[in-house]
Amino acid sequence: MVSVGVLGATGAVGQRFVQLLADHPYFDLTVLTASGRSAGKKYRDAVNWRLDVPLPESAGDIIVAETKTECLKNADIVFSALPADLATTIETDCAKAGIGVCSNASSHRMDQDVPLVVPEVNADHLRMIELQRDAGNDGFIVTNPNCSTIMLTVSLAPIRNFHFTDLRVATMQAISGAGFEGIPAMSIFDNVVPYIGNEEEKMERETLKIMGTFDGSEIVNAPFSVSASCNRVPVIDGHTMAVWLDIKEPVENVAKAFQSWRCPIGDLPTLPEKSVDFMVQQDRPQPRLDRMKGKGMTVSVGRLRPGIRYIAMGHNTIRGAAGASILNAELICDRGYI
Ligand SMILES: NC(=O)C1=CN([C@@H]2O[C@H](COP(=O)(O)OP(=O)(O)OC[C@H]3O[C@@H](n4cnc5c(N)ncnc54)[C@H](OP(=O)(O)O)[C@@H]3O)[C@@H](O)[C@H]2O)C=CC1
Ligand SMILES: N[C@@H](CC(=O)OP(=O)(O)O)C(=O)O
Repeated sequence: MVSVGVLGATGAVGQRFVQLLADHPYFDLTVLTASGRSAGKKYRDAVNWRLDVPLPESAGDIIVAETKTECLKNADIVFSALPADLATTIETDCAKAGIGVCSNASSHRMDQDVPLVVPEVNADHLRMIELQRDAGNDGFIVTNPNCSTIMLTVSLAPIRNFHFTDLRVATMQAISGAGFEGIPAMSIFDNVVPYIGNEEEKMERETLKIMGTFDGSEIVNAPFSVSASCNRVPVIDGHTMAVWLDIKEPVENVAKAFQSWRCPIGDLPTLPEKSVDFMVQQDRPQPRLDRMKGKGMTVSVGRLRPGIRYIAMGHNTIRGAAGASILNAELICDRGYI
């Protein structure tokens, strides 16, 4: 078993990590960290557990540690669910100390030697770990993208071989994406907020890196433009998005590509049977009905129309956050980097 820890284990994403790592076939959860407010307490006493599944018993007994490399000596891999400003230094320190970091935070996503990985799309970018090792790190940092970028890029995997130059996307993002204390009920109830700080910029730049090519020394960005418009809507979990692509092929060919696509990587515990579920019902996907497909790891695609236009939707704190990092870590083990 690989010994793992979670940094920021008491937060919205941290709790998802703890839930998904209980009884994991590869990973043994041994360390949980948070702020000085929580350190020294048993996890069950430190955390305000807000998931609709019980807190795993074994995790409840772990004493929360401070978020310092000295406290992580026994971990082979740490999953980072820290606020981005804190993650920058601690993740670098961990990599230097020989620990593998699978990060959900945005701090290092665009670093030149850090892979930004969605296994179904760019598993080969994991080779960038070798650049970090050449630079003297015994450990590494591997990041997963922003939650909306993940849904978008997974939905593009089956149709990426069609020619297009212009991608436009408008999101309808769940409130859990802003964290537990993120957005007051008075702001979001009976409302739509057409602004999420930095989200549009992240979707635009991260998509080009993920869909780009790693030539052995650097990423060459994908050759299309991305224009995003991001909105917060009163949904608890599940980011939905409308996508427009200037694909000139008949819509029937695009539908066939969605239907016949098979994920190019082998079996991994968190990889769902279907990474993309192509739906033909005229009013799907919907977050309440479709977000838990594939244990929260499936991206549902539907309403395919000429243009090309479609809707994509997936669970933002599972597929879009903790589940994505864990899937990356499984791939890292599978490819022999641990
Ligand atoms: N929510 C989501 O859907 C997504 C979030 N992310 C990213 O994941 C990260 C975590 O987000 P989220 O879970 O929503 O955040 P939360 O605010 O819910 O959780 C923050 C965590 O960091 C800990 N923390 C806060 N201050 C410190 C400190 N000074 N030292 C050490 N630990 C500290 C908190 O511990 P304590 O309880 O002790 O304060 C808590 O465990 C962010 O980078 C976010 O951008 C990414 C994708 C989706
Ligand atoms: N901004 C996302 C959540 C998030 O924290 O994204 P990032 O990992 O890029 O910081 C949302 O609001 O839904």
